[in-house]
Amino acid sequence: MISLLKTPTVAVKRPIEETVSPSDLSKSDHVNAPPPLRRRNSMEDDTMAAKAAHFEVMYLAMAGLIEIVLALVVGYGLWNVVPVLWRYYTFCQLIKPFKSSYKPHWFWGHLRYFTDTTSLSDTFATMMEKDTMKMSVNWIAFIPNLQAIHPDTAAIILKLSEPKPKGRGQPYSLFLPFIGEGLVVSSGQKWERNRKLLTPAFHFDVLRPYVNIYNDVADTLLDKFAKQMSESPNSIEITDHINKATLDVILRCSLSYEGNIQEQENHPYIEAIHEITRLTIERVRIPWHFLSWELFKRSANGRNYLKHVNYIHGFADEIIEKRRKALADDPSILQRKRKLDFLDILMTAKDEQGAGLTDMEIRDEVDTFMFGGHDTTKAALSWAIYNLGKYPEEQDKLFHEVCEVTGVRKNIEWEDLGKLQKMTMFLKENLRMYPPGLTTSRLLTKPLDIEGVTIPVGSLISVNMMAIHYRPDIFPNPTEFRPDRFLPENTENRHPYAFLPFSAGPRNCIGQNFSMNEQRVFLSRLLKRFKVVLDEDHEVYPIPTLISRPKNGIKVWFEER
Ligand code: HEM
Repeated sequence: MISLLKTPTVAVKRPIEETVSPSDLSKSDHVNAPPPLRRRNSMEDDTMAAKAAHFEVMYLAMAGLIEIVLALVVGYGLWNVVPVLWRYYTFCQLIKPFKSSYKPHWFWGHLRYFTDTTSLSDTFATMMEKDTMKMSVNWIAFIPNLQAIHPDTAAIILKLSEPKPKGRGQPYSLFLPFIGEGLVVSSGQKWERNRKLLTPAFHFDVLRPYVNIYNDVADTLLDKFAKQMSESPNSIEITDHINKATLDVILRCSLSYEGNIQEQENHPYIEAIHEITRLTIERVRIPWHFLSWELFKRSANGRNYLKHVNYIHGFADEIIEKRRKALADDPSILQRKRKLDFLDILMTAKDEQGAGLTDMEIRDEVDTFMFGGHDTTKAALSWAIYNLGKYPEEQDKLFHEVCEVTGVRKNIEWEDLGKLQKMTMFLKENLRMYPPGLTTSRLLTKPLDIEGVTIPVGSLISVNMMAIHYRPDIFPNPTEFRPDRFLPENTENRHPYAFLPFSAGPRNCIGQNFSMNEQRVFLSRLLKRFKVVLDEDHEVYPIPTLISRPKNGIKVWFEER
């Protein structure tokens, strides 16, 4: 290496027409003692000159080519980037009237207020004391997120039939690899047709027998709590237990799958759902993974994510295939069933043209119910148990109501649900303070006039449900837990778009009755058996992830009544 570097130094010292013989190069001391030289003839000179001229032309041609390519690249870049920057600039000018009074950080924007070290409720309560307007801009670093923070503007947006934003770097793109074009993500005619086909799956005739499933699942859950309390004097972290229970419910109701998942420590389905949720959050944290599915799926996290998604898809595919075969062998099988599950309804649903859902569409919908239905209900139930412990006087009221409605009967029945009015108010107030879904967004395909400003086509516009729930002009003293807010006399004059845990308008939650029934049964069964005592030493507050969830989980003691 050293001799190679030294060689040119020697060559420079030689006259230009001198050359080195190959045998000289092999000598080890050629650096210090230059080899004997030979004179070139005139033919060799001509060849050298021709080569030099040729190289010069080549060099000039290459340089010219590189300049042209560079000019094209820069031109193409400017052609694409300048309009984007211009649109960004004009959009920022346009939305100036909606400036939030909550000052954004120069780099992080409003993200700095949404960390896991501060309570989401406190942040919203402080923010909504200042932000009294109907629209506001929430800066996600340099990206302005225009959002409705008042029922009037929320109603305008939620009544639109605009699509969910699911392009590159847009929020709903995160769910595509898992739930595909299921109901939450799909738009236009596909969404319209499938919403119509799926609505009968949530008719009360279908929901009624599910009450037995909720009771069965509650039995297992409460026995687990009782066992754990008898084994240790420590308080119990409940969110993992509730998670398994809500997944058990949705697997039984949608696929009639009875895999005793609550009793297993590491059921692969539970692990897969847990990992998919965790890795989706990880994906959001790395901007280039969020922006590019291609990059994410090649990363270690992406490969892990795909492994779990493939498991969940395979799980549903297998059940769908078996069910298709059973139906083909005996089409009368459904008439003899006491209870239809979601899969039965999805497989037999037909539109006006007599066309049904494809196997892929059925799988997307089953996975959508699974994903949209269990984590949200888990969060709602976990906060409800927390609030039972935090407000013992409310707990007493609910206990007496459940006893009045059900007497000595252990199980909750369909007919009881409508009579549990205090329970319903309690659950609503719980969802107001801790709504699992914080926002929903739409992509404008037509300009939208809102609060005197015309928002252009292609803009993303959101409704911040939690911000609306913390408006003191609609819910006075919003950080106080007061189920009485939902007494009929207190709601009759309230704006219909003021309470939005399930969103509203055509894209509202199709599973809201399913979930409310499940919550009523679980809470009633829990209250009839146990008194809930909150572990006050365990710090708990809501933080934002895909849905809002309790930081550090929730810890309580269950005392047998
Ligand atoms: C406490 C429980 C629940 C909450 C708070 C909740 C909340 C929501 C919200 C806010 C939306 C609108 C989403 C958006 O616009 O992006 C929604 C949509 C949806 N939810 Fe729920 N949900 C719950 C339970 C369930 C359950 C149990 C199911 C199914 C069994 C379900 C299925 C769906 C579906 C399919 C959609 C999409 C509807 C459409 O766009 O047509 N949800 N939910």
